[in-house]
Amino acid sequence: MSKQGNLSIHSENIFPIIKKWLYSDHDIFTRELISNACDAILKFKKLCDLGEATDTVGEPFKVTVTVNEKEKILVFEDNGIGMTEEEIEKYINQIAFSGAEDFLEKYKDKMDQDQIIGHFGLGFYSAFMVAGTITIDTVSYQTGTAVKWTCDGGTTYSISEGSRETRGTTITLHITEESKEFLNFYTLSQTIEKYCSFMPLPIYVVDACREETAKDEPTPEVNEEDNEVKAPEVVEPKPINDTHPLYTKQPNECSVEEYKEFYRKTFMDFHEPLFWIHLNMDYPFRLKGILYFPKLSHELETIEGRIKLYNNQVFVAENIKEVIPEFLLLLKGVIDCPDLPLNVSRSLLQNDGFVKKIADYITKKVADKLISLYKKENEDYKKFWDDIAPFIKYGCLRESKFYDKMKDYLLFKTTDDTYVTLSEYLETAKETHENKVFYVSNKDQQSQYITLFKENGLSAVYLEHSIDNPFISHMEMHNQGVKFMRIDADIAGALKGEEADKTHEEKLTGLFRKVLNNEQLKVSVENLKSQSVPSMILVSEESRRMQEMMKMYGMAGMGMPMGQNELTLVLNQNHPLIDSLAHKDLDEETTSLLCAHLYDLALLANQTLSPEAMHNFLERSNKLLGMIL
Ligand SMILES: Nc1ncnc2c1ncn2[C@@H]1O[C@H](COP(=O)(O)OP(=O)(O)OP(=O)(O)O)[C@@H](O)[C@H]1O
Repeated sequence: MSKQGNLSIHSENIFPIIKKWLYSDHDIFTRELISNACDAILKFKKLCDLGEATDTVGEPFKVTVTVNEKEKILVFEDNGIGMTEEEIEKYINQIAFSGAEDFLEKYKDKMDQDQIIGHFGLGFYSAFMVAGTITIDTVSYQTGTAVKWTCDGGTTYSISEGSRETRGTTITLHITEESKEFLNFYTLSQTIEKYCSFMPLPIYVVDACREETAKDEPTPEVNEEDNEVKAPEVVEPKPINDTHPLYTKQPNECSVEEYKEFYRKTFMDFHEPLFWIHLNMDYPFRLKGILYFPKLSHELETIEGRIKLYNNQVFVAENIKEVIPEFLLLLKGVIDCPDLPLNVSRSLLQNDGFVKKIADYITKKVADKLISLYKKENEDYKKFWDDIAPFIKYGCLRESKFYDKMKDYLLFKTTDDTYVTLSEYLETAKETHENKVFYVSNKDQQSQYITLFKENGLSAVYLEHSIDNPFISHMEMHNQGVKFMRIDADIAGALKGEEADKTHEEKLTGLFRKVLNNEQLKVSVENLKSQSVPSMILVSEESRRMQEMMKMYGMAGMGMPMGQNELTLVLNQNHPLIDSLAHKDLDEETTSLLCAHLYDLALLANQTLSPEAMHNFLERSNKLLGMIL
């Protein structure tokens, strides 16, 4: 037996689902009603262009939202195409039947499909999330007579004669008690700004109660002296939105000031952005937008990016990870992509390969811009580097494609205050410390080592940000043979003179081990060029990194604590104190004082002393001072 039939839906069951669950955010009803109003106007304009309708009203096209807190109503008004009774029956009474789709189908060869926002035929019903009763009072361009539709949120409606006089539609929402927040003028304005700030037609938000109060105010008095009536200042109402946002223009039509102004207005950020990227493509998908690099603060945690996503000037959502690669979320910007595969609620995307392509495109564009800046405006690139470095490094860690493009344009700030690429650094280091990059992780703590480096014509690079730890490992992984060493981890060739004379190393090791009561102490005699440093501490790079990693993962204390064994005491055979220790037979007290003090001084230049060590150090220092006299 075979049979065919139509599935049917019981509106009393499906209606509550649409009202409650279709849209995640209740405030979305503003976007839905305003986009319907814009659609209605755009459709009418199209018909006028095609000669199928005439604008007999002649007033500027606009959408007005009026809030009346006293009467608990919101009114959405447009002077668009309007609806006939049949159209109400068709598009409003039939849930999920879109007049927008119908219109597009009819005029598919004559208009750009993206001009119309509606798609699914459900948006209007989102208004029942906040309203009990809704009325539509509408005059179609075709009939000129008003039709009124009323529904209290149940599954029945009534249609009667309306009272609207001119073409267009007035939709009145009687706001429920739970949603009364939308009756607040500021909340409403903010919501509309959020969703509609770039919609293509002017939108006005009016506070009916305030207008009324203004009307009731006494008429201005005559100023006796000059016999003049002071007219009240007339404030021209301004639309809440920008119908031609900057990103819709061609990049060569936009001035620097306009970019900055757009940034200020859109993100309410009064710090100047460093620079920006104007995205503009038509193929293989359409995408426009501007991405701004904000001036970053130094800790990654405090960077708060915002990328707003639009679909044909209608706000979709913020910081959508599928479209915008995660590392780019540190930027601020707007992206408008009419080809986004949106689902009904529009805040979610139907995740498919296409979305990934958009993300790849954006990543590529950002890298291209940075590279062009490096090549064409190298001085600026260097100037911005400190600010953009955390963002770029984060991008390199997260996206291998981004790293591949950027790898030759990553800069390192040196202790000579210059900015160099890795290959430039390695080139200069060839003679003295081939394939080793010395870095400073804390300028203050490692200042002694920096001085030593400078005295010997060497330079190290600053890698002080929290992102630098993983970044260093990443760089080592991708640059075979290159080793990053903290400035106190090893002695660079240029610090050393000729081969050290190790004949006294054993004696000196013995002396220090005995005085410090540490049989494991590692001592190395070196021939340092500098004569001002008798002793210094080197910290094993591997153990230190291991230690830091454990700390990061909250495992400190589980492994061996960073003991004295990870340290090597370097003694400079060129220094008279070390020379005396090696060659003379000093008495026990002098030897003990010297060894303990040289060790503490070396430690002090590297790290802070423990309270006990500090106490001993101070006591000994005072004793030594006393010996001068
Ligand atoms: N202000 C209006 N003026 C004229 N027609 C309207 C207006 N509001 C709604 N309509 C008609 O009602 C239809 C249904 O609207 P609804 O918002 O439910 O869906 P949609 O806009 O077509 O699609 P979507 O669910 O994607 O928003 C519209 O397509 C349009 O034909």
